[in-house]
Amino acid sequence: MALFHVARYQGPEATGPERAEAEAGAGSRARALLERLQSQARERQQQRELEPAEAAAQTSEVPGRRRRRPRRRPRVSGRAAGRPDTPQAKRLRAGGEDADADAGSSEEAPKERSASPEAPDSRPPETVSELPGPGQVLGGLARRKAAKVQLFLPMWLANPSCVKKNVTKDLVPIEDIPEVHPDLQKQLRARGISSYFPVQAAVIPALLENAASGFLVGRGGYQPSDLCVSAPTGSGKTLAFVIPVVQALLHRVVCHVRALVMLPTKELAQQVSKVFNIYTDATPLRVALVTGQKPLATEQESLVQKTADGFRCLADIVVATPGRLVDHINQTPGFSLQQLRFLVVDEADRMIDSMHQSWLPRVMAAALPSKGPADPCALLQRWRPQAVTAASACCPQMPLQKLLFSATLTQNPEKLQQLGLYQPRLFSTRLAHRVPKDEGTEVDRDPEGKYTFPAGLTHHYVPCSLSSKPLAIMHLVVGKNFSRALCFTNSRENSHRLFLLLQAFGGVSVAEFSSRYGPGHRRKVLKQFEQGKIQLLISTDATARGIDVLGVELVINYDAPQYLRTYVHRVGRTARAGKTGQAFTLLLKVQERTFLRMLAEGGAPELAQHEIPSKLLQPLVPRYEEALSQLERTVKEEQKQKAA
Ligand SMILES: Nc1ncnc2c1ncn2[C@@H]1O[C@H](COP(=O)(O)OP(=O)(O)OP(=O)(O)O)[C@@H](O)[C@H]1O
Repeated sequence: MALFHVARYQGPEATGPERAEAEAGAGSRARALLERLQSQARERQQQRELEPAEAAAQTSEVPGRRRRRPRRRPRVSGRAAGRPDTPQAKRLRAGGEDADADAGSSEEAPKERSASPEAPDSRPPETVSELPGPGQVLGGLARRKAAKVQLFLPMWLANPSCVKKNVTKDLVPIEDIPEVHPDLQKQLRARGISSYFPVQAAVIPALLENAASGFLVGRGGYQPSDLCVSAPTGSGKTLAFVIPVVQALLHRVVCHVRALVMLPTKELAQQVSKVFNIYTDATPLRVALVTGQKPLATEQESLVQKTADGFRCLADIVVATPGRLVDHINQTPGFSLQQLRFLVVDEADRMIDSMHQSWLPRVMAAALPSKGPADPCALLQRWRPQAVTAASACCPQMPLQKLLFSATLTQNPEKLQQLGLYQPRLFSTRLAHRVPKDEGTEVDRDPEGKYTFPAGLTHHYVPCSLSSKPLAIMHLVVGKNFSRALCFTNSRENSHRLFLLLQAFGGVSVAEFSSRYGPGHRRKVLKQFEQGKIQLLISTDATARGIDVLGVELVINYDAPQYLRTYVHRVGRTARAGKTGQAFTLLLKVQERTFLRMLAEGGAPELAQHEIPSKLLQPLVPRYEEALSQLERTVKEEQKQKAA
């Protein structure tokens, strides 16, 4: 008998009377199943008894067929034993193989049973798996493919607005989106931008439409939808939110914090605030950077000013990292988010991971009034998103719209739910297309895998052993003629040692970027890398996300990344904005299979194998050994200094 009965989830959970009914039904179904099994066992017994006669009939009819050995045990036919004939037994006697075929088509007597006369008596009835029922029975011998659990996504995730992904072909000229303010168009042209990238062409008009009536309610008086944007690395997501946010706030009269942009790292926040500064330069709008790079008091001075009758806000747009923002919410007198119109969450998947810092509830609490009685004198009341009613629509409101951006935006509704999105809308370069399923229904399938990669990026992997890894990287670094390369390791210790080794090896200007160093030093290193003074930057994943350095031609994963998302962001530091680039990953033999499968499932183009023959590595060995002993000396020295 089968040991377990697995009831698979079939749809929304039954509750209340439905559930009671289902439970009552389950009892009667179990009884019916038992009766059916018993009757099948009886029938099989009878069939076995009939088989010798049937076999004899068949061997005499079919020439050339091997005679079956007669059964040792003499059997008495059902009729002779005084038992009534079953319909199956009658058919078997009458028609031999035809009878089997018929039996196969019958739910009560499937093929497997009649085709295995030698089965021992204790064999479980395979027919169980054929029985209709809500579940699947384990323990039957018949091998059948387990039904694949289908992923059911909310409609907004399953049906995204499609964004084209080719940033070299699918460009939209600036003049084709006349909604963008002429001053901003002028700024774009001044920066050498004559066309919008596809993600910008899709998102900018959508956001401007929401903000058409200033920063009050959206079109038609409704609260605008929150937006999620998933587009490859280097596809221009930053301008996709900078332009509409600046334009929406252009005609503000009083300065209040109306846009808050959240980023996971200081460097990234600094980069985004620079872009805001460019496009707000010729406007009265002010941008404040709140990351902890400067003392709290200095940042406070850039946010609020004490006046005779209270506080004056000094920033319209705040670009922040979570920890420091919470510090200001708690400690900066007069810092208010009550007029917040846009909450931009860049690198949204990473920011969701940092939700344990509870920055979002703090922001929402600061932005929306608490439950107490509303201030009757306030010009604009704001409520948490709710159903639209005549009462809720009669007062003008300033909506708080959330905008999420990432190259690896999660599709996990549970994770996204933490953000409390309001009627969200997804813009994505990944097409969910519909393919027919067996039963004639349709299901959503992503033909390309989880993520999209920049078109100009070529992926390679270098098979190597643990001992040949340093030589392999030296060969890549010395042998390739590049102006800027980024090399990633999985820890800051690895970064440091590799940096010391390559520095001792020589031949390339190298630097290190990790949390080993303070923000000031890191900023300096990044600047030198941008300026081309550093050729090779050895880094932890601190630079893997969002960092936009022009002219990075090569990304090397000295340590293979553990997660697909990490790979996407690391290699995305090259081949940005339609340029080309190369990514090399050094792989140990044991890592190859898992890593390549992970990438294939993630939608990466096939990785080209880049074998480095040992004869090319051999000449590097003497220099490498020298560098190794130099590294040892430096490490000892550092340990001594640390201990002192
Ligand atoms: N329309 C455009 N025309 C030309 N260059 C552009 C355009 N839009 C953006 N860029 C440039 O493309 C580069 C990448 O843009 P951006 O940093 O916004 O990419 P991203 O999509 O945010 O990437 P990531 O996911 O890695 O953060 C930047 O150097 C930016 O100046």
